Amino acid sequence: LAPPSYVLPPRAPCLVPLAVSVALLVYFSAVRSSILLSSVFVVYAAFPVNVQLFIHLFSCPVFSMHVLVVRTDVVTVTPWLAPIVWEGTFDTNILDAIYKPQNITVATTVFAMGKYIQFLKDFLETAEKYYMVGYRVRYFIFTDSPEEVPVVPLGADRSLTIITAPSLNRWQDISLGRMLRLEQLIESQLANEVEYIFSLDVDTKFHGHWGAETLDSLVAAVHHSFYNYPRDQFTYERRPKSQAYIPYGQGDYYYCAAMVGGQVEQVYKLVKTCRIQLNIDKANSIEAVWQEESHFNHYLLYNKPTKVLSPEYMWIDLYKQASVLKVIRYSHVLKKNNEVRPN
Ligand SMILES: CC(=O)N[C@H]1[C@@H](OP(=O)(O)OP(=O)(O)OC[C@H]2O[C@@H](n3ccc(=O)[nH]c3=O)[C@H](O)[C@@H]2O)O[C@H](CO)[C@H](O)[C@@H]1O
Ligand SMILES: [Mn+2]
Repeated sequence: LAPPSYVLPPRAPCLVPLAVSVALLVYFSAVRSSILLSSVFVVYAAFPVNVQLFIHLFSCPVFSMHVLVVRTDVVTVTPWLAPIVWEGTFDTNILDAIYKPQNITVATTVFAMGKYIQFLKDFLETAEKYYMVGYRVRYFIFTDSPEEVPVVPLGADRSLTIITAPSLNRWQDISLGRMLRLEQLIESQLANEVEYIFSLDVDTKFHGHWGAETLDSLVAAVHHSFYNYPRDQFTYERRPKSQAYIPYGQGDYYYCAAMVGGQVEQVYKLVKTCRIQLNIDKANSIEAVWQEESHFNHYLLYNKPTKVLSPEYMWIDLYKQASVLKVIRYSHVLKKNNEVRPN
């Protein structure tokens, strides 16, 4: 694979020589009234200008083929220099050439408690089509009804393990309880067996490529409802009594806890910290406004993600496709909360 050759974006044609030529042309023909001089100058001046324009106009497409500066409509890097992943900012062939030889395993945990088991079939079927295709994936399904786990044919090098766990009476406890379960799973078996881990919501489907461009030390996805809002409108926890407290005026992005991902040691640190903070809140009789998502956002404010996924990776079917999204890769399905949640 040929590496990119240029690190600068295409330059706009420079109009200064053209402007100087026109000014001299006007000077010789109008002010000096010398047709001969002005004619000679036109021939002389036209040459470098044309050459210059020729170079600029014809080199632009050539430059564009080599650099990936094709997104000027979105921000593609955080203020701490982590990439923000959008369509058009990466080359799958180059990334696969880097990651495939590393022979990595990506653990993928999904919770399907109570009635949420109904979402699992679509989740798995679409994941098999789009998610980390060509990589070794180990799904871990936490459920209270193992007999209802659908049989979905898996690709080569992909496996599925069912972990039976009791459901809880409140959806909030199920959702936040994922932090403890993840911590225990990493401690008991994943720490030395996998390189990367993603924990994903089950009420979702994949619609497009989700591959090696999402791999990094600590990865978080921008929430579909807040990617175009100023930070003071984020639904961070605003009560100082909670461990998840983020004061107004602070914060980077509002990240969605429907995806927690990265290298296994980093994810372990994150889930363990969030679990401890959730327990402190519980002891203090306070529950953060968006449970583990509030604690997740608090953690990421002080432990910056090394890669941020754009809302292409965290959409919701409720919204029509925004123009900045060239592709929707993963999206929440519409659900009637009162019909699927236990409370
Ligand atoms: C899109 C989005 O913003 N998602 C977040 C949001 O609401 P959501 O409406 O997406 O939360 P949710 O109801 O999908 O619950 C999160 C996840 O917990 C699991 N589950 C939940 C209930 C249940 O009865 N059975 C079950 O298995 C399941 O894997 C589900 O996907 O707020 C939650 C806060 O707690 C989480 O941060 C979600 O990630
Ligand atoms: Mn969800």
